[in-house]
Amino acid sequence: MQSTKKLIHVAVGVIQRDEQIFISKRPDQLHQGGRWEFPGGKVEQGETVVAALTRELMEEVGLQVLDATPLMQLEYAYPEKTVLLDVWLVSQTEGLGEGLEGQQVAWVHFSELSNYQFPDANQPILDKVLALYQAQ
Ligand SMILES: Nc1nc2c([nH]c(=O)n2[C@H]2C[C@H](O)[C@@H](COP(=O)(O)OP(=O)(O)OP(=O)(O)O)O2)c(=O)[nH]1
Ligand SMILES: [Mg+2]
Repeated sequence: MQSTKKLIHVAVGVIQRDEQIFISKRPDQLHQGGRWEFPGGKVEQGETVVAALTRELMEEVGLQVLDATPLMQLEYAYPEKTVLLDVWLVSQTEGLGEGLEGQQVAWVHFSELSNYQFPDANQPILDKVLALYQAQ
């Protein structure tokens, strides 16, 4: 049967500083609440993905995006919604990185990422990030 659910386009930033990656914890009441995530959010109508990424990272964690390159796109069907994660590698930012919405945040060494629980959709992103560092 063809799905009639709409696809939610999400801009996601894998924010790196050398070997550290910035992650934040989704507030409990949100979809996938309590899981760690790469900061980001929904692309609004008429907005480019980079504009959405830049806006979300400033709003959520106070980081200004200075350089971002596309990393991967993946679609994932949760029972309640299907998301298109548009994932960018953000290799230059300005700011400390703080939980401006009251969420927990952390700079984590790439080798420690597997100790954090992410949404189920994120596994290919985690694999890709590890592969990037292992290739260096
Ligand atoms: N930001 C982010 N969202 C993710 C990740 N993995 C994953 O499945 N998602 C899902 C959870 C949500 O259903 C959706 C992102 O929505 P969101 O709640 O961050 O959207 P938003 O920041 O625009 O929030 P709002 O304005 O709707 O409150 O993508 C991830 O690593 N980062
Ligand atoms: Mg968000």
